[in-house]
Amino acid sequence: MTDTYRSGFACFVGRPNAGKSTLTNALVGQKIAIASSKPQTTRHVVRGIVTRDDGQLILIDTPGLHKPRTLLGQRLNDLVYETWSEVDVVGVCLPCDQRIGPGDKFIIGEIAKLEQKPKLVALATKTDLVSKERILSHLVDVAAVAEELGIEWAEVVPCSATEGDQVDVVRDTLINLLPEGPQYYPDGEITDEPTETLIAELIREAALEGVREELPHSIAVMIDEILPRPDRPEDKPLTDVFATIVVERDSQKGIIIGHRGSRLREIGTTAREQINRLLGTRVHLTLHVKVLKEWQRDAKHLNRLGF
Ligand SMILES: Nc1nc2c(ncn2[C@@H]2O[C@H](COP(=O)(O)OP(=O)(O)OP(=O)(O)O)[C@@H](O)[C@H]2O)c(=O)[nH]1
Repeated sequence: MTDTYRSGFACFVGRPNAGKSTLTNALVGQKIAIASSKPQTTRHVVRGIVTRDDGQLILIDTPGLHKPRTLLGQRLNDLVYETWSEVDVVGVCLPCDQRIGPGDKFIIGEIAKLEQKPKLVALATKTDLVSKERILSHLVDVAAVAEELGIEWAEVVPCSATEGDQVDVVRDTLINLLPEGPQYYPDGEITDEPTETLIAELIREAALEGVREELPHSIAVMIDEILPRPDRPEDKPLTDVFATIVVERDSQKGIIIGHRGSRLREIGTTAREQINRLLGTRVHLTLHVKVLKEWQRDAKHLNRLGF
């Protein structure tokens, strides 16, 4: 044990579905970032905070890079580059069950080009899905990529976030790479995202479930109101949440609502359970669906939706 206190910021990068959100959750020990089986659902900058006696790690969840076809795409990409230059460490998630491809190399190359470069850690994620031999050959590929791109991995850690395997090593590794610094956040702080944003993300996650072909980026959620229901017994509080699911087209509205409202009811049930857990009280959730044509291209709409 040394008395050095280390603190700073880290974020994870990697292709869609690489396991970034799941690893963030595993490190923090509580669901904060939104994990989903659909690619590219993480859009908001959500911070998870790990506080220990020897340091504090602040995890920032960034959206993935993609072709900037809309104003939203552009803003998201700017945010990504900005985040990369601001953090101390970037964990590059390279899932063991997939070969390292041009997409991975592109991301690593972009970080390597930054003037203000973070330290790079390679995280060979999802080790539980493959054999020991495959993990080894994957680690060889990971080392080869560094050579090819002229970068250096500060560390390489194989891990499985779902099995909790080596998650403690990832945590130690990241904290050890942070500079000496103060404890930025008080003990017990898990995220500084406002509750509203977390609730909106939970609803959005539920709305995306089962929508296979549609682009996830066509859905946004606005929280209209969160109100404690008056006249409730103290031991049985109830919170009313009113939210609007925003889509771009009438056809998408139909998909969200479903046959006689069946899908919207399902979304409501799933989201409500999650919000119950987040708020720790029973929740009554009222959802509306609204078409805002071309919201992704319109600066006024983007600002209102918090981008
Ligand atoms: N078997 C296994 N599955 C995992 C592991 N980590 C994540 N997954 C699964 O992989 C899928 C994607 O995980 P996410 O954490 O949402 O991935 P992400 O990189 O944040 O994805 P985007 O938000 O799309 O960029 C989910 O279905 C996870 O349950 C792991 O260690 N083992």
